[in-house]
Amino acid sequence: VSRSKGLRGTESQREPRIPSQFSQEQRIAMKEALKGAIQIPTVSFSPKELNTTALAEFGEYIRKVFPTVFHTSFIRHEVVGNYSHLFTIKGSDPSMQPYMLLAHIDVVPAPDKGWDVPPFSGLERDGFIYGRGTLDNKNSLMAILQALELLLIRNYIPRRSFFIALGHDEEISGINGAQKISALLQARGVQLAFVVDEGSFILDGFIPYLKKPFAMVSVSEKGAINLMLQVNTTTGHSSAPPKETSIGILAAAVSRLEQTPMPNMFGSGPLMTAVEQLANEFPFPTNIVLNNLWLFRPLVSRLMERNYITNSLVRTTTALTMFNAGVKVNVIPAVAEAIINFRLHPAQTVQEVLKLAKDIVADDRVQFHVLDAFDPLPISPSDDQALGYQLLRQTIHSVFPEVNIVAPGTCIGNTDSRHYLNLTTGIYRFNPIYLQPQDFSSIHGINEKISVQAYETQVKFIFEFIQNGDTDVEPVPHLHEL
Ligand SMILES: CCCCCCCCCCCCCCCCCC(=O)N[C@@H](Cc1ccccc1)C(=O)O
Ligand SMILES: [Zn+2]
Ligand SMILES: [Zn+2]
Repeated sequence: VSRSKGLRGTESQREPRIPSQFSQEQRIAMKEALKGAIQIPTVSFSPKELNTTALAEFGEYIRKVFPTVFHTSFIRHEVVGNYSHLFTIKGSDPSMQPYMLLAHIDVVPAPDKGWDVPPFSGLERDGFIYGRGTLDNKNSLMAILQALELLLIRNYIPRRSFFIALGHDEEISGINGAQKISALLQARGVQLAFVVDEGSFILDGFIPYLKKPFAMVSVSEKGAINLMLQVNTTTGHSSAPPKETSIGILAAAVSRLEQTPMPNMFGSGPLMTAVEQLANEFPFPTNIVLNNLWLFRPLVSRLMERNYITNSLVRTTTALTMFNAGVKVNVIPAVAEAIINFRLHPAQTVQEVLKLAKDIVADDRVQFHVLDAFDPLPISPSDDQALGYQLLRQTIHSVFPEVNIVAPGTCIGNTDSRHYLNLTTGIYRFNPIYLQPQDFSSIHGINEKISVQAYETQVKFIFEFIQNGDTDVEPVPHLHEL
């Protein structure tokens, strides 16, 4: 097992550590606080349709549940963009560069259909709290504030300053929440040592033959393009149709895109580092194959394509998400439109993917309109000197001693953290929670839930992480434990 102990603390200068043990009463209060948060339907339906009543109520709720956070002299609280929240926790040592913890308040819609319990009930069943937001992302939000509240009531004073930013519109791009908070901090001249956001987990059962879970800390995230394809033809009576209609031309174009995957880019980026680190965790002969990628790269790259999640890691994905045409059963429609959502592999750019898409469509009658697009995020450092990565690693090993591997990865979705590029080069996406493939399907799906024990562990993780952030750090050599 390779375990880099990238950080070393200077014990003499530290305050005594506060143990992450919570009373029975505190444990009940923390789970009830999460249930209350789930019950507030802070749904982002679309960029123009947010539940602003619920967002305002949520602001009142956190004031009520975390009174010490709101009444501590060294914590400044500000509301940004009407519903987002920024907390500045001033540490005692101004020479230490601050960091930032992120989470978001809003959730995606959740129609009741298919759920075992109503999605905004926050009901507890068989040790699980159910509801929209229990994994994405009220768990993080509540755990951050809960851990801070518990530290404060035990008279904790941080040495290193940090920020907590809670965006209210992550699910619809973050431009009124995270983006405004980022601009505000930039105007104040703030530079951050690192940022920690949602976007990855301790993954369990995602890779065939890999029996043990491993922690994936995402050091990059895929880019995205929302592309509208439009075909305009002449309209007319359906009794004498032309050979090709706008619908037919567009359908053929989107079908070509779906049937022609973007190139497999396996062989570059954080995924290679992860595969190298995981190789010895596989049984024979997979371990041999993964340890000899110089020879078996084509084989591994093909195997990665077989599963839709690992496939999303090796290439730019193409998802046909909207299709619209026609107004009446007997009218040839003049216009047909489709939306394609591409998620860009870190080794490709928006321009490259658009060029590939044009070549695949290869039909001048199909117009391309880019609705929005951004390149993949830069890769944050994960070496022994990378403070944010090493603090996460250290805390993962102490809170989850059974997890041997902490590996860098790429987040396949997008997060609010992309708005903080101007403040730091260290952006890490990690939720200290075990995730299995069925849990992954519940995010934005049905029966999203978190076990009470997993939530308590998340609070404990942040409680430990904040204290670890106070350590004086100096790089230490990479150690190999055999
Ligand atoms: C070595 C092999 C590892 C196997 C990897 C398995 C990966 C499974 C991890 C799943 C984690 C996915 C978490 C994604 C969080 C993304 C948050 C989100 O849903 N964002 C939305 C909204 C959005 C935000 C900002 C801009 C655009 C959209 C999204 O659509 O991405
Ligand atoms: Zn989220
Ligand atoms: Zn989400």
